[in-house]
Amino acid sequence: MTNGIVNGNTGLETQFSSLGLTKSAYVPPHMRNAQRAAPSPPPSNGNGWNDSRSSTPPARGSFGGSNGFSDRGARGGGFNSSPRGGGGGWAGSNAAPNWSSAPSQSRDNFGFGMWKDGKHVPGQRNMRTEKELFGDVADPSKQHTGINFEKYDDIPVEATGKLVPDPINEFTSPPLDPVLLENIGYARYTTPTPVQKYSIPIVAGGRDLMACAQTGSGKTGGFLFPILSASFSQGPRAPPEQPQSQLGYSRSRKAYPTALILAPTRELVSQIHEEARKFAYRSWVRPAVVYGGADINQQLRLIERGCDLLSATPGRLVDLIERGRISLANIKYLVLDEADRMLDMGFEPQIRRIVQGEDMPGVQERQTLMFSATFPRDIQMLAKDFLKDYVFLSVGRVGSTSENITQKIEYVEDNDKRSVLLDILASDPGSLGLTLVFVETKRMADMLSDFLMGNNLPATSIHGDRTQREREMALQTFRTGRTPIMVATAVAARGLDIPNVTHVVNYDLPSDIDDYVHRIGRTGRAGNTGVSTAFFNRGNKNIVRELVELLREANQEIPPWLETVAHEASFGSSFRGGRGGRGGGSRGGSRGRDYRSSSGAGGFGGGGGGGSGGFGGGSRNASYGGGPSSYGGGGGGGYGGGSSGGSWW
Ligand SMILES: Nc1ncnc2c1ncn2[C@@H]1O[C@H](COP(=O)(O)OP(=O)(O)OP(=O)(O)O)[C@@H](O)[C@H]1O
Repeated sequence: MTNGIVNGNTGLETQFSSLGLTKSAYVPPHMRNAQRAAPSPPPSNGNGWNDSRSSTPPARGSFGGSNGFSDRGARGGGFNSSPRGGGGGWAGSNAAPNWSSAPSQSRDNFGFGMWKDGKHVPGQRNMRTEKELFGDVADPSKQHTGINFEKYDDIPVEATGKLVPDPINEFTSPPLDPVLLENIGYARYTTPTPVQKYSIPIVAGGRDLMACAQTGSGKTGGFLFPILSASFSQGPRAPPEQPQSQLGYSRSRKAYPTALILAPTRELVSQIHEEARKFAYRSWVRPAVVYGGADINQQLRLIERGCDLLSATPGRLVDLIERGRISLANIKYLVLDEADRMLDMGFEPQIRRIVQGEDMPGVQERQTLMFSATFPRDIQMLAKDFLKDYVFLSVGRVGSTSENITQKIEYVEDNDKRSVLLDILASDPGSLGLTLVFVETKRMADMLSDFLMGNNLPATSIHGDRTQREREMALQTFRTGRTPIMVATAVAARGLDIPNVTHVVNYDLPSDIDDYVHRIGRTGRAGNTGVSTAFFNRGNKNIVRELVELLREANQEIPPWLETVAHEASFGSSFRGGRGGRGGGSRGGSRGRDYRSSSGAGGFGGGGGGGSGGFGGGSRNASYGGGPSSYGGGGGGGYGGGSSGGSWW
């Protein structure tokens, strides 16, 4: 031991106290005036970093007033009111040559194409639809590329597997279908991102793909472009033949999508659907979406108008399959977005059922594509059940974070978190950016957003106990800046692409480093820069080593005290307490790449790894002083367990 650190808890406690971090001397901004007035000794500032901050958080903008922005019980609009063109190609007769998605004659075909006599007949342009889908050049509701967009090309790419096709360098036709190319132009994408450069020829070559690329680097286009391009030029598939006896009413109303995209949250499938609508514009392909919590009849009505490319959450999809309204018999492309999440313990049984237990063509008859920013080794091994001879693509190290995100780690005791958050929110009053605050429990999300609103800060919250309407309303008011602060559970951690999120705060750090990667990835997207701040204290020891590794990899500043804690944690424990016992060594090991090219290393799943109890036990339940702002204590809707997919969804 060269640095005098003592192993074990006592050593860590000692270390914390020697760093001056044990005792909280922080004075909340809303208490400072009172303290000043009182004849008590001036507060000492133990943490040292907050002295210069303003003592009174000014209300942002003109939203002040206690009830101006409360969204509780707000009534949102319908879940999907986008105008959709006619379709229903699947409902036609098998034998008819033009059975595919020809718009019904009563509707205009502006914006909607059709497949006729074996040819793609693109629809005419519709300026209103174009504006809705693609926005104006300066439209703040659309993500615009940032100053670092070109730097994506500097990230090393590794594509492993047999006979990997060469990447493309530009959006051109060929290989892309001309209609898709036009839509890419309307979206103002000028250059493909690395994941798109590789995925387009890989998928066009008929290969399966497991793709890992950093958050915000264009994975959605990575699967939509090759699928839509091939669909546009090849046309629809006729629904499978069925015995005459089964061709009743229900048969005629059954949807037979050819592409299925599965993703973990309702908001994410909605977003993927909106992207699909954008890039399917003027084509014969009718995108559709289904997810839980929304009116199933409305979704059914929309499906009836066309369902060639379906984005779905697993639960609602199973429901519709059981009702006989969707068949997977025609699936040509299966996509698992956020694939590691879709295959972890919470979702895996449902995915297995959908992919292997229904009528979906087998792995040889379809193409399967998996995308995520993180892909732990054990999940990669599980994934191979669903893939054939696939290409493994990694843009940068698997699970790494973008250098576009400046990551800050602050030591904050639980009792001080609220005040520090107020300080952070107050320190940038001129900012027009949005701030996303992550907490671990639904109850905390409510409590914290109430607290912020009580301090005249326009906040909303999103979590699994809110109704779908409330969730959509929260997202909507956040996106539009009406409530520029959103407190969220992990339900908002993955995939969401919200322009102008300039700051992500991990008020509670997650216990799994991959969750941290996804959360901070809500900022710094499409070449834009962003900031993330994490509140760290001794309850977060379990991720400290991986956190330090991650920061180092992304060339971020590492506070010396964090290195010390990480060093001690290496001696104090030899395992990683990740969610669901994933285990399998550190990020530096085989976890950061194609597991097939690292056989024998480490041995996943064995040994450590938290085990079945998830992180619910242990430190999380410890009391941190029990003050009014203290969290934990097992409160309602905690993460606990780990095996069920988590109540925070
Ligand atoms: N080629 C491109 N040119 C310009 N912008 C692009 C391009 N591809 C994607 N984008 C934009 O980049 C943003 C991020 O893309 P996307 O949501 O697909 O990221 P992602 O890699 O799936 O992220 P996450 O891991 O968080 O799911 C989107 O706003 C998208 O419109």
